[in-house]
Amino acid sequence: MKWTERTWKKIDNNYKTILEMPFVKELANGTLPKAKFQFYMAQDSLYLEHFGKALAQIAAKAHRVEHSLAYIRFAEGAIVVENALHESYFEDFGITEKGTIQPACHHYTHFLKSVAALEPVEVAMAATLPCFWIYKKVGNHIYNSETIANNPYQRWIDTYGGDEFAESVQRAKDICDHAAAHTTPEIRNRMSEVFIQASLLEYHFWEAAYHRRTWN
Ligand SMILES: Cc1ncc(CO)c(N)n1
Repeated sequence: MKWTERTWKKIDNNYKTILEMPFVKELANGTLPKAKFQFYMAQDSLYLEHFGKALAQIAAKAHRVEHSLAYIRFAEGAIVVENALHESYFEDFGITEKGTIQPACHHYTHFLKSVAALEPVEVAMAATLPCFWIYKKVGNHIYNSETIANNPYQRWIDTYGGDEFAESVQRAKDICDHAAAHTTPEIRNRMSEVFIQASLLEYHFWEAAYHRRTWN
């Protein structure tokens, strides 16, 4: 069994919990209060900047040139493409500035950056995989279950439920499987550990947005 398949089983419960979160349910049915979405968008925009840098660090450290190229593209995708969605939402929802980074976002981004800086590249690839994979699964879930017209959050749903993002996610999964197959059991175990940690941080990112949690 592939590393990705084996490791997903360890986070499947957490993923199912994410699907039941009020943030996700209300995003899907369009009832999510605007203030919660504004908080999420501003924090997520900050998240994507740091995520892009972690991806660029992985690109620099990858053992194979085609993997470097893939992570260079992921980094560009996070900073340019995904952030374009945020900028359009900034305009539509009257968000004037990103503000300061709040605890859940700070925790998650600094986790990703420290893993990318200090640990083997295979581990860093695994730590960034839930960002791709959970968003894809949540995006697909909403996209397929959705029935309401004129959802104010439709562009978010289309971005993560769409085919372009699906290609990146598949590529990231394939690279992680390749990395897991070509490394030591110790590093492979550490890959699973950070994958699980990142999936928990995905949960906390939405939880913090729903409650608009700040430092004080
Ligand atoms: C917190 C978070 N995780 C993953 C993604 C998808 O890249 C995102 N935009 N934000």
